[in-house]
Amino acid sequence: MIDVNGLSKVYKDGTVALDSVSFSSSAKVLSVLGRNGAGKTTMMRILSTQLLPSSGSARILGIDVVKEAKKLRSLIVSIPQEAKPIGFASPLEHITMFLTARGMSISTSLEEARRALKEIGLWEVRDKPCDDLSGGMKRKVFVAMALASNAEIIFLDEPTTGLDPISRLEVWSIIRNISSRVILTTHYMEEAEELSDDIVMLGKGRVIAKGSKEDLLAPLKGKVRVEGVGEKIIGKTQISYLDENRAKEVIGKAIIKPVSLEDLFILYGEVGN
Ligand SMILES: Nc1ncnc2c1ncn2[C@@H]1O[C@H](COP(=O)(O)OP(=O)(O)OP(=O)(O)O)[C@@H](O)[C@H]1O
Repeated sequence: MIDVNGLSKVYKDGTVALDSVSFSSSAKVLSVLGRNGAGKTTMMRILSTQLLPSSGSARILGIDVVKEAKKLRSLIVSIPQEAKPIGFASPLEHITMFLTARGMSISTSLEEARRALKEIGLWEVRDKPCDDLSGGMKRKVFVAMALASNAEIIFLDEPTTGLDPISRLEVWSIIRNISSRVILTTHYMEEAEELSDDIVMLGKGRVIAKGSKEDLLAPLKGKVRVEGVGEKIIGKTQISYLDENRAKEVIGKAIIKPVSLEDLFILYGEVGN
C-alpha cells in the first residue's frame, strides 16, 4: 500500500529533515513514531502531497506522490497537527462543509457528519461554535472529519496530542474501527503499541526501526516497562524496559527523567543481559 524509497528532505536553510528514508507497509494502521523534530510531519506532508521531497520517491496505493499527486488527493484525507477550526462554525457545519467540498451530496454529508459526531462523542456540542469548545474537542472535530470522509487513506498527524485520557481512548477506539487505512504520527510508544499493525520509528530524519508491531516488540516480552529511570541509577545508560526483578530494584529510587524513544529502541536488546 505504501512504498517509500530513499526519501530525503533538505529545507532551504539546510536542515536535513529526512535522510534517505525507505520502508514499505501494507498495514491497516501504520504509526510513524519519533521525538520532536524527528521528521514525522515532514514525511506526512510529503506522503500526503503537500510538500515536495528533495530526492527519493514514494508511492501510495501504487500512485506516485509527486508525479500523480492530483490522483492521490482524491483518495486521501490529511489532518495536520496545526489544524484549527473556524471559530464561528459548529462541528456539524465543519464536517458537512468538508464533505460537500469533497464532492458528497448535502444529504449524505449531513448523514455522515451526524454519524461521525455521535461516534466521536461530540454529538452534544454539534451546534456550538467551535470557539466555545475545548482544545481537545476542537482536535476531535478534525478526527471526526477524517472519519466521515470514508477516504481510502487517512493521515493523522499527532491525533491525540493535547487530549485528556478519556478523549484519547475515544479517538483510539475510532482509529481502530475506522474502515479507511490510517497513517498516523505519534510521540507515544503506547499509542503506537495500541493502534498499529506496523511501526516506523524515526530519529533525526532516519529510520531507527521498522516492521510489524509484533516483531518490534518481541524482544520486550516478559519485561516490565519503567518510565523515567534516571541515568544515575544505572550508570550512564537510560533503560526503560527492565526485567521484573531489576525493575523492582530501581523503582522508588528512580529520578524522573524522560527516556528517549531512540534509547528505548536501541537499548532494549541490552536489557536483561
Ligand atoms: N519549513 C521548515 N524549514 C526549515 N526547517 C524545518 C521546516 N519544517 C521543519 N523543519 C525542521 O525539520 C526537522 C523535522 O521537523 P518535523 O516537523 O518534520 O519533525 P516532527 O517529528 O514532526 O516533530 P514534532 O514531533 O515536534 O512535530 C526539525 O529539525 C525542524 O526544525
